[in-house]
Amino acid sequence: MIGRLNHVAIVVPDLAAASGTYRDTLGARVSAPVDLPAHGVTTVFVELPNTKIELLHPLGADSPIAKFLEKNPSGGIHHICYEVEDILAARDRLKAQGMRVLGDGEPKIGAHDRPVLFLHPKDLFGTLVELEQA
Ligand SMILES: CC[C@@H](C(=O)O)C(=O)SCCNC(=O)CCNC(=O)[C@H](O)C(C)(C)COP(=O)(O)OP(=O)(O)OC[C@H]1O[C@@H](n2cnc3c(N)ncnc32)[C@H](O)[C@@H]1OP(=O)(O)O
Ligand SMILES: [Co+2]
Repeated sequence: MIGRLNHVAIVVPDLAAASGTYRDTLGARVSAPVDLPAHGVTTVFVELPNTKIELLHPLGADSPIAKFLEKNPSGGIHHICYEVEDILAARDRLKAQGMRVLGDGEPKIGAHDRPVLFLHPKDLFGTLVELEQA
């Protein structure tokens, strides 16, 4: 059911500094920052030949990544994102197998203007997983 690895997300304490490190030190192609208030994050995407790195920083008072950054003040890997062909079919299949879909269970439009959902890290070996409809 899951397809390509769409991105690996890293929460960072300073988005400008992290963007600079990926661009200037690691020599990667780095996007401009984009605020996504519906998700409570600001994102920067690092384009790699085979996947992407999503640099994340909290946006607003209720950011879902605020606690993670408090616990990991230097930053850390936050989630991985797999592509699926049909996100509602994937959600229903996973829920039927007992997996917890986060939020209200309805997909939101993600950073690539496609529907996304999150699965509880305790159900996937300590890793928060995002599904994005391809
Ligand atoms: C830009 C849009 C989109 C895209 O298109 O790419 C994005 O990527 S948005 C990214 C941000 N959005 C989200 O993360 C939404 C889903 N997340 C959540 O609903 C919550 O963050 C959470 C996963 C339910 C965690 O809630 P929180 O309140 O922060 O923490 P808890 O203390 O309740 O955590 C419970 C338990 O889970 C462990 N945990 C928390 N976060 C992670 C994580 N990222 N990876 C692994 N484990 C995680 C946490 O440590 C707790 O464990 P215990 O201490 O053992 O209880
Ligand atoms: Co993501």
